[in-house]
Amino acid sequence: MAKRELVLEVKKLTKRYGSTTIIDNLNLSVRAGEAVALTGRNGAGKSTVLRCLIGADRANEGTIELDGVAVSETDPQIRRNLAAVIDDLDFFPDLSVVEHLDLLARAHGVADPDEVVDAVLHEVQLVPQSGQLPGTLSSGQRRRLALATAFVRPAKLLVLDEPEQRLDTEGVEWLAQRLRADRAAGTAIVMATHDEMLSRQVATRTVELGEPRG
Ligand SMILES: Nc1ncnc2c1ncn2[C@@H]1O[C@H](COP(=O)(O)OP(=O)(O)OP(=O)(O)O)[C@@H](O)[C@H]1O
Repeated sequence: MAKRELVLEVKKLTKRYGSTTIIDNLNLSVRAGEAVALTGRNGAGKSTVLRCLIGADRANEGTIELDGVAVSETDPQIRRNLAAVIDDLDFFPDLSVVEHLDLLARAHGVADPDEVVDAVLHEVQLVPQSGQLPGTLSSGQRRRLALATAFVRPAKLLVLDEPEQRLDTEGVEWLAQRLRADRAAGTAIVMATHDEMLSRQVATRTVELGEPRG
């Protein structure tokens, strides 16, 4: 069988803070339909890698390409292909739950935004909260909204930082199912996680990051 399309290619990624080397020469290739779980202790550098992958942080050395294009936060092609959930603080305070999702679906050219938004709202179980502002959501509901922003639009690569955070047990089970379905549909996934069940159920590969040196 032909190999699936290469979505993400990281070559010799090195990241230092001062004299401490957090990431040393990391190589990572992720094809369509593959999911990589980044694991390792607190401070091992998982979020640092993810921030570099989405262009929010700059590596000291190495290259990162998404679909053959160097990653940059401002490149429209990169933003079209990449959906990321790094934290759940990035909401407009005066837009409701449904307005956030609607805006994103339309901005990304989803053909039937009303239908897609409705389906995602049901999936993340935020239908009763759809008219609420982000500031009035519980912390788990805010996490669900953050995840919904990534699921309401198409993406070749999903980058998730500890997506299981603050979800209840049933929420983590739903998340595993959803990510498996996205993977089966050809999405490439890179996620940092401390949840063994989630990596076991979703990841096709695990990359354990080691101790920072310096
Ligand atoms: N802006 C910064 N300046 C200096 N050091 C930093 C900076 N950002 C991160 N670090 C350090 O880099 C290391 C890696 O941090 P990172 O957040 O990537 O770890 P992590 O593996 O995601 O950890 P956790 O499991 O706790 O989320 C830590 O020691 C952290 O203190």
